[in-house]
Amino acid sequence: MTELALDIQGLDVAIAGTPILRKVTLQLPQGSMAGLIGRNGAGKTTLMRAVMGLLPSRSATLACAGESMAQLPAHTRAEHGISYLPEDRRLIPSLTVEENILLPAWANGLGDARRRLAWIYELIPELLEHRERKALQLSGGQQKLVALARALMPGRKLLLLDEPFEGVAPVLSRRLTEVIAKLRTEGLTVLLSESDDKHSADLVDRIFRIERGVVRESSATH
Ligand SMILES: Nc1ncnc2c1ncn2[C@@H]1O[C@H](COP(=O)(O)OP(=O)(O)OP(=O)(O)O)[C@@H](O)[C@H]1O
Repeated sequence: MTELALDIQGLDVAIAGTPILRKVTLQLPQGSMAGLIGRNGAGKTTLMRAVMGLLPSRSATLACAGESMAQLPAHTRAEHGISYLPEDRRLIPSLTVEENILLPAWANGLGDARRRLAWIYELIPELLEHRERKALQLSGGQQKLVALARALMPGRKLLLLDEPFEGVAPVLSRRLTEVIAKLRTEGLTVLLSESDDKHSADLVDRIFRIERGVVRESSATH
């Protein structure tokens, strides 16, 4: 049996006493690409933040690549190859593109940052042209690519992409789709959220629908 890159069983999250996620079960085999589809407020961000340990949660199982994450503090999860691209880009505007990409490596003391950076530039060559520019000088879509590159620095196994296409112009959306599709051939497991299937339909091999904090798997897209 293929090892699960992500194994969530019976996950509950409540914020200020209000249940937001209810008994979520979601399993991703290694190398799969899945969509998490639901309207605004359905709980997509909350689910990703709970996996990253950024919110208190309760679960029967919360494991990545066979290792339980439930007790691990958020800042150590990156060391386990899990990474999260938040919906807002949160780049540091005064740092260069390259410095932004390297930031998680500095923060987590990743020893192979230069090798990883070379791999990222191979994957997204246009970033090499912009490497010395300040993040703030790029367009919103270009910044999204930088934020994805930054997530790829620690994201060796599992990437959680929160609405990566939101607010991105069509040309850059197509480019983003190409880059995300390539990640799969690199063996990464990806969960990406979207409010509908517009961009994810062509990318994913399984779809999870989320509605008012309840997740169910729907049939495969292809
Ligand atoms: N800090 C918070 N305090 C109170 N309620 C919250 C908080 N964070 C999220 N919620 C509520 O949890 C629910 C899920 O929010 P979440 O951000 O996960 O949804 P989403 O599917 O990612 O939608 P969006 O695309 O709008 O971000 C919403 O009803 C939201 O109001």
